[in-house]
Amino acid sequence: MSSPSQSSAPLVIAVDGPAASGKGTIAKALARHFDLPHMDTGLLYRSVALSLWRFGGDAGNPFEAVRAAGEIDKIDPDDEELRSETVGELASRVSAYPAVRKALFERQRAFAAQDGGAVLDGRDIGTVIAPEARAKLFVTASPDVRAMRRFKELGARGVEVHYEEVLADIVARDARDADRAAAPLLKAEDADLLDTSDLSIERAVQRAIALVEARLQASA
Ligand SMILES: Nc1ncnc2c1ncn2[C@@H]1O[C@H](COP(=O)(O)OP(=O)(O)O)[C@@H](O)[C@H]1O
Ligand SMILES: Nc1ccn([C@@H]2O[C@H](COP(=O)(O)OP(=O)(O)O)[C@@H](O)[C@H]2O)c(=O)n1
Repeated sequence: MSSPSQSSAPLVIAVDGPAASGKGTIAKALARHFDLPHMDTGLLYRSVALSLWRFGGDAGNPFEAVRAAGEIDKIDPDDEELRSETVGELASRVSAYPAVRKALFERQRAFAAQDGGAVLDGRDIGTVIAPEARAKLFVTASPDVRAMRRFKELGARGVEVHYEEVLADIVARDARDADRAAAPLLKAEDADLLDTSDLSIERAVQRAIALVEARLQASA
């Protein structure tokens, strides 16, 4: 059924999924295609982790993690260390604290609520940050495919690491992100599932655009 209020609402696209599923690649491509600004929300949690690490804070102490969340503007978004596996792992530990998630909420919410619409990728965009999003994708791929992608990505950056270590890290991070009480990694009920295990980047992006367009037509 058509709904004018839905069709005139700004286009917000939520892209969620586990580590190295390709959600960032897809979110950036959707932002280009629909001419929307993009936010990689994982970078916020990675910035908390790096900030905590740099001031020698204890990841087991939620108060220190919240303090680090107040310092993230001091982190350079192009800092190579942000993309490291160590920081990714630490990010998944600090992101389990509700107070850390609360400290980062407004920034993400404001980005999602801006006038012209937006694309955000993360773990809880479709469920918590932008439940009103007109299109939601839950991007996934098998753990071994994701580990191989991350392994190649790290190799291309000159980081020496074993495939088995990357796989173990991804499996552990998936479990921590999915099992936590605060905003767990979860497919929103109204999200479209996009399994990219057997899709090239090009095919995955085409499929994502088609899914979003179908949602827009359905709500027009
Ligand atoms: N469909 C795909 N096929 C092959 N490689 C991919 C695909 N999607 C993403 N990649 C690569 O996998 C790595 C992780 O992708 P990324 O989009 O950063 O994942 P995420 O944001 O989910 O962590 C990157 O090196 C990216 O180029
Ligand atoms: N919206 C989000 C985004 C990331 N995160 C956390 O931050 C960690 C790093 O996120 P990321 O998206 O940069 O990680 P990758 O999927 O790129 O490996 C995740 O493992 C989550 O624990 C989150 O809790 N909520």
